[in-house]
Amino acid sequence: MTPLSYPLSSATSRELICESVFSDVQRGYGRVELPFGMAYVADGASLADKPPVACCIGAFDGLHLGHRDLVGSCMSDARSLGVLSAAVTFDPDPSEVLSCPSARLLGCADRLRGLMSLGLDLILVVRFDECLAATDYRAFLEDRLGGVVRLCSVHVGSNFRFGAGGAGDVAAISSWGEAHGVRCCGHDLVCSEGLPVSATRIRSLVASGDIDSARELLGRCHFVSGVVEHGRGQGRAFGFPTANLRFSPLSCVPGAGVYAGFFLFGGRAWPAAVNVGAPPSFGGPDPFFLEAHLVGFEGDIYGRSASVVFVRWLRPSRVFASTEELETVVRGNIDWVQENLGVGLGDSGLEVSA
Ligand SMILES: Cc1cc2nc3c(=O)[nH]c(=O)nc-3n(C[C@H](O)[C@H](O)[C@H](O)COP(=O)(O)O)c2cc1C
Ligand SMILES: Nc1ncnc2c1ncn2[C@@H]1O[C@H](COP(=O)(O)OP(=O)(O)OP(=O)(O)O)[C@@H](O)[C@H]1O
Repeated sequence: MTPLSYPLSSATSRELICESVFSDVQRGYGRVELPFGMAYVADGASLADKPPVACCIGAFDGLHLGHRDLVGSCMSDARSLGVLSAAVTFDPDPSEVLSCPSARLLGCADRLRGLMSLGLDLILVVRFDECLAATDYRAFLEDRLGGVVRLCSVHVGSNFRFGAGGAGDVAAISSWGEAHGVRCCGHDLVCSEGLPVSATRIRSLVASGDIDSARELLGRCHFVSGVVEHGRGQGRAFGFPTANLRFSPLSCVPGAGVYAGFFLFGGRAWPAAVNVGAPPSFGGPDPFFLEAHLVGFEGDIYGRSASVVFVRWLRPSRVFASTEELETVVRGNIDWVQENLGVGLGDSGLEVSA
């Protein structure tokens, strides 16, 4: 088991948790229905009279370092122009309509919350369907976005393309912008180890269990949200009851193995020893299985919405020769979590603003 160079203090734990699950949203947002989706309008901003905006566009799955850099550039441009900052995103994620649905780093609600935590004035969530997929990028910019805001600048990554046939790339948007008084900025991609940071790359790191590398590219720990459901009930007899999390089949769940992390529900976080994948001692592989022992928690949380934040990979799952061996090894994992992630959290978990 790789040692952590630190046991975490409660301040560090709070930071890891807050930045991962975006619990530091500073502004309130009102919801406004649009003909093509939904707008989330921050306190102090308004959609009345088609406000001038600087906007960035993308699916933003994961809100990784590249996405955040792009949003940051858009927000500073908005500030210097004295206009509102806006992110334009899509629900469902375009890949769910255009190609085979694949795992998502963030569900739509978490992605929205993440965008809110960055402090944007407007978040426009565009309903993505076959009709939108067939819409020309100029019609999208002029009729859909142009129907609710006045575009001053459009910020995208240099690799971005959208609209029917993917025709709306940086060159195409720029020449459309020149004719319409809209500045198009195609930003260099944020890279790590010589390769662009991308949601695709991070999904593959998570799937292989490399949550340390995923964390570097995300700028936060990866987490998975779901609802607590009943398991076989055997864990209690072993001395470590577990909360089983049911999550969307589209969630990007780390590869099978044992992890250290935090378990969040009802505005509190507990250090947790987490097992992903059906326990091999009790059945075949099942990628859609995630259970966590919450260190220091006792109680019934069936049916509660919860999130698991992944901090450290501990070991591969394995078959145990006996119940005693299983208990000893898992107890060792739980002790590690308590010593390394449980510092200063007291016995009622860490309060985290919802
Ligand atoms: C931190 C942790 C690590 C675990 N590691 C393994 C493992 O390596 N192999 C295994 O077969 N089961 C493993 N288990 C699963 C236990 O066998 C499982 O929790 C137990 O069977 C209870 O399941 P139940 O809650 O569905 O009753 C682990 C459980 C936890 C909480
Ligand atoms: N590394 C990056 N640096 C800067 N901008 C980026 C980076 N990656 C993506 N973007 C931009 O962020 C916006 C959202 O991109 P998108 O949702 O396609 O992200 P992605 O990480 O490339 O996703 P995927 O890997 O699923 O294709 C786009 O304008 C895109 O060009």
